[in-house]
Amino acid sequence: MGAGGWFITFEGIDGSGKSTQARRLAERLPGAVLTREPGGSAGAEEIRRLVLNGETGRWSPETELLLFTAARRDHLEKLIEPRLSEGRTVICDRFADSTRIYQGATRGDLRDKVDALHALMIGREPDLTFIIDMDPATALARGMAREGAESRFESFGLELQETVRAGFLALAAQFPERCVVIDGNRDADAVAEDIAARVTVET
Ligand SMILES: Nc1ncnc2c1ncn2[C@@H]1O[C@H](COP(=O)(O)OP(=O)(O)OP(=O)(O)O)[C@@H](O)[C@H]1O
Ligand SMILES: Cc1cn([C@H]2C[C@H](O)[C@@H](COP(=O)(O)O)O2)c(=O)[nH]c1=O
Repeated sequence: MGAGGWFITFEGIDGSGKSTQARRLAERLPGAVLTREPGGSAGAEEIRRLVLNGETGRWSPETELLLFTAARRDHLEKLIEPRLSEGRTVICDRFADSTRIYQGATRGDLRDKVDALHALMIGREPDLTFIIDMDPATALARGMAREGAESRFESFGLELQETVRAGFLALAAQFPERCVVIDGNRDADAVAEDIAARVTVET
């Protein structure tokens, strides 16, 4: 470990088990800070509500990208960088890779703008990223089974889940130095053991 703490992110399609596994890893690492995006700071949580709870189609793809980036900048300033500076491990449920896939490639091709904004306003990359990969239909069914989740998941069709999955796998190949693909088609205990073993090796 270098001067700061380790920054570990979880990525993957909706319902793949990111939140479950981020929480389980945090429980194993003393002093680790568990956070999420969009959100994680008071301002970013406000933006989360604006983006995720508003009516569909309210924001253009470009405005949505700016909102996610603004939320991340606030989260980075208020929580991520200060905790890393204290030498603490920060575990984040989604980060910039989600923007690369969702804003970069699902509502037109905004990849150049995503990269430019990231370089200008964020800069930070994770030390380690777990991409929980799994069958989109199973992930969708898991998500739908969650209490209160039905209306949100109705807007995420299988086709979008397939596109996002392919995007994350391509990203893992693009950043092999920090990305580890984890098979999420297993029970949560088996996935958690796999992840914990990789953290011991990686850190
Ligand atoms: N390995 C697993 N096997 C079966 N069910 C699981 C597994 N992991 C998580 N779940 C359940 O699936 C649902 C989605 O899990 P979770 O919230 O962790 O996924 P997520 O990737 O964070 O979803 P989202 O991106 O939509 O927030 C939850 O009800 C959770 O309890
Ligand atoms: C960080 C981030 C997230 N999203 C999308 C992906 C999901 O559909 C929601 C977040 O929901 P979760 O239950 O908290 O996983 O937001 C996005 O489009 N772009 C991003 O940068």
